Amino acid sequence: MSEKLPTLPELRQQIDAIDVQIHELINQRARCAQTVAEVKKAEDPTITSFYRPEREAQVLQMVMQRNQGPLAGETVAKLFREIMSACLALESPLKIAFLGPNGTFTHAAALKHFGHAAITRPMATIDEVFREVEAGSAHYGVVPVENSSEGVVNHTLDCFINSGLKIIGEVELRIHHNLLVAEGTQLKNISRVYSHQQSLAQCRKWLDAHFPKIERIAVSSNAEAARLVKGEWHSAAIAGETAAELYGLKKLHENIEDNPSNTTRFLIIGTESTPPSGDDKTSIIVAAHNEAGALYRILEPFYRNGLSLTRIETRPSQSDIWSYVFFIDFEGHQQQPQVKLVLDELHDRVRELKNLGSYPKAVI
Ligand SMILES: O=C(O)C(=O)C[C@]1(C(=O)O)C=C[C@@H](O)C=C1
Repeated sequence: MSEKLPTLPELRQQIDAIDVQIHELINQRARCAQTVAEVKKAEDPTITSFYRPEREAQVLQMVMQRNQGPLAGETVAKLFREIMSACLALESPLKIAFLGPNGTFTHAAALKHFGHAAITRPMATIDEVFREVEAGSAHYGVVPVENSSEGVVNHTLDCFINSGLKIIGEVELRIHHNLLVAEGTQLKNISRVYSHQQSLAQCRKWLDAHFPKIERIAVSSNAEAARLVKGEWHSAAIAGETAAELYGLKKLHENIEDNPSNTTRFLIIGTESTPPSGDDKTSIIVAAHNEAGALYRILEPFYRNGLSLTRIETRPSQSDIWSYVFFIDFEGHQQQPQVKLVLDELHDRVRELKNLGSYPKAVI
């Protein structure tokens, strides 16, 4: 005989009792964070940011490790992400500049990394994001750096060549596109679709198969596409979840991208160095000597000291014609002995070395 299931009112009573406990514990945690702020202020009366990227990464790593389900580790980590964001806002809210406008994937990346309690401000260009942080008008900035199908965002790399800012974190975002329309728009009336040209390209096969005849119009961003269709009953936009929410649009089709593993990586930029979290990366820029074997001499110390490279990019140096700089990301933190050793050796082997900082690997 099967066991009798509890009734719906009984289950809801259980849920109410559990919610009371969760609620009390969240506020207990928030009071703790308030005291943390007092301790930090006592240690440094001039403190402007209470954010601790390495500690947040550790909290999220612990959540993922101890999770037993039925909720997925990433789902629970996202809940803790928001709890920490709210706790930090009690200490002092963070101001975050990102490559706008509101509703872009960079906006989604900023919210994924800092949670919804952060104050996010859209900037018109990547340079402006750097300038806001350099001027102290924003605590941190968020900029795109590479996409799994489109490649590197050259402008972001070039900004690092001339800036004194550090990389303090990274975010990875699966890029999911949706076909969005305003409330009341009917499928049969759609005659045009707006999106950023990259997104139109990323959904080309899907559009060819489902809407071969509608006009495809490239605009400055997906968020701009979403804004436009808000007032047009014969148009659709291709954009992400954040833009759909922002402009109150209806999703006619979800996940219409041709490559479902399409991912963009974003960098968090700031002014301070980040202590080790236990699972970190370091990014450097090196200008090689113009001689045979120059790249080999740069890479050899990494191999000898067992440090894995996660990325290497070449960009024209902005000072000399026909000379190049390498952007190198590798595993490890600059406070680790092998990393220090490799950085010391590299100094003697290259024309210039700029350390962009060590930061926790993306956890969620
Ligand atoms: O541990 C700290 O330093 C805190 O300020 C607490 C806390 C948290 O809520 O866990 C909040 C903000 C920081 O960015 C890191 C962690």
